[in-house]
Amino acid sequence: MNFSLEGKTYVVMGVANRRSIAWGIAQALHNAGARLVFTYANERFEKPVRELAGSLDRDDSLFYECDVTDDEAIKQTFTSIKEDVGVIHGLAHCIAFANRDDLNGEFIDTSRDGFLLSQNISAYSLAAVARESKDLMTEGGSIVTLTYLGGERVVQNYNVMGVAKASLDATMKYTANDLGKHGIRVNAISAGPIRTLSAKGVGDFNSILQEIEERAPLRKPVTQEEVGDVAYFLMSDLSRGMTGEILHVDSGFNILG
Ligand SMILES: CCCCCCc1ccc(Oc2ccc(Oc3cccc(O)n3)cc2)c(O)c1
Repeated sequence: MNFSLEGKTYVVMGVANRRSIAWGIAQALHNAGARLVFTYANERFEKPVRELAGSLDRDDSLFYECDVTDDEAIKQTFTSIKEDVGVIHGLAHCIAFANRDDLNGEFIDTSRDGFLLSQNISAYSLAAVARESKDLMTEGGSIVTLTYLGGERVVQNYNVMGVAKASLDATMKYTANDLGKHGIRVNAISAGPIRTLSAKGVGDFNSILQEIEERAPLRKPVTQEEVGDVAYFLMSDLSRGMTGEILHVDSGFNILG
């Protein structure tokens, strides 16, 4: 069995800049031989994504805007990808958002709108994207999403995003159950804290990063490349026996009390 991704195409949703975990995933899939299709939330991200993809030594990447709060936009995006590419072999969903005000202080002060916005973008979007992309995975497929420990247990300041990630984790499992019969696997990577554009929005991020370096079994922070390598595993046939799983790529931090 060959674990190269040569001749395979993957959609990577959510590259914002070179620090994005999504970019670490894109690089790992590229290095394994994959062709990449990128989607980005709005035109603000088009230039950086095209520039990053331009640094890869191939010229067949494709780019589509996709606002995951708009079902018609998601439908249109995957209709276009189907027209341009035909078959895809997997998808990395690296999308989440919550209002900054809801990422520190008291969780119970979260507004109803803020709560629903984070659920909409960070959890429901996985189900919507899976629904609209499944028909392109005619040779089977693998969907990977990004979650965080704060959805499994309380992590100070993570607040509304923790509730959204709990919802994402269950969304991943129910989606895995629906798509297994179509040969499509759905898993999550629970990444340790990594200094990304998104991480800037979470209160007291630095103290969590310090705690990882001091207490995590591997005593070191996690990198985008390490997450990318596990995404490659989940996209490849090496993980063909797995679906509905959450793999922690966090230097072992999650095993601590
Ligand atoms: C206190 C917890 C520290 C570790 C947090 C690790 C982490 C870092 C970034 C994560 O991804 C997001 C994505 C969007 C997000 O919402 C944002 C980000 C920036 C600005 C803003 O207005 N909202 C917050 C975190 C994430 O889910 C988890």
